Amino acid sequence: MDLWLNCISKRFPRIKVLEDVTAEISAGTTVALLGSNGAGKTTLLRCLATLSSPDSGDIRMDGEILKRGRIDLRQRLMFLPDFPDLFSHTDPLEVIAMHLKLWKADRPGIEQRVADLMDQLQIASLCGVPVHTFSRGQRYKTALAALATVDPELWLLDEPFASGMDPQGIATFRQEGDDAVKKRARILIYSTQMVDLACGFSDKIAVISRGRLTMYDTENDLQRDPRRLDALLIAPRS
Ligand SMILES: Nc1ncnc2c1ncn2[C@@H]1O[C@H](COP(=O)(O)OP(=O)(O)OP(=O)(O)O)[C@@H](O)[C@H]1O
Repeated sequence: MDLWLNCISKRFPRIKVLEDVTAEISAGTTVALLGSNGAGKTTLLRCLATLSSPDSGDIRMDGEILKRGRIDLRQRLMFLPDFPDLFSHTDPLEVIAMHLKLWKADRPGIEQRVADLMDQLQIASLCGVPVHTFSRGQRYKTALAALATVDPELWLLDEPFASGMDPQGIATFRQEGDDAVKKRARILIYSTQMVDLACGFSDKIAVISRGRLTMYDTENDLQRDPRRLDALLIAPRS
């Protein structure tokens, strides 16, 4: 899949959050999305997930405009918010099964894949336990297991490194994300505040500042840009 963001702008009543955001992202790319608090990272991820609509501009998947009504295109992506909203009385296996059904992603051998993921994430013991009793990290791991099982072409995650997951969960996220991008040519876009982590886990670093998005190919490009500190520290203008 190739993804195009064409001049996306989005404003809320008091603030212009995104301004002519333009980018092209190819299959097999991990993008770390950086920006200060309130810069617009979640807003951009929500636009990509079709949970929010840009005021102007469009997002295209392989040339086709991505919007809420295009269920076929939406089935090619999944968004993990920083606090995943899961049906409270379901258990992890039911959560995963529901996602597989909604995304039409059931396939031979999926049971073993689910079992392996639950082992790696150390949530197998939570089978039969309703998610409303889970800790934040357990809830996030359950949603991550659903994402990795469905394995959409576009993975979108809001603050996975601040999700409450323990080191084993973070390591699983990195391994699964890496495999998805490198072995199956997925696109992975995640937001983070942690510049060092972003530099160590990305092919491109995208920085949102004052509504504008700048893409850096490498950590060196980011470090060389004299605007970087400004970009990472300053929130959008009202
Ligand atoms: N539904 C909304 N209504 C009004 N303002 C909103 C809404 N959603 C977001 N905003 C504003 O848009 C700006 C960008 O918010 P967003 O959540 O995208 O930032 P962020 O970069 O993800 O921040 P953080 O790092 O703190 O999570 C903020 O000023 C926020 O208050």
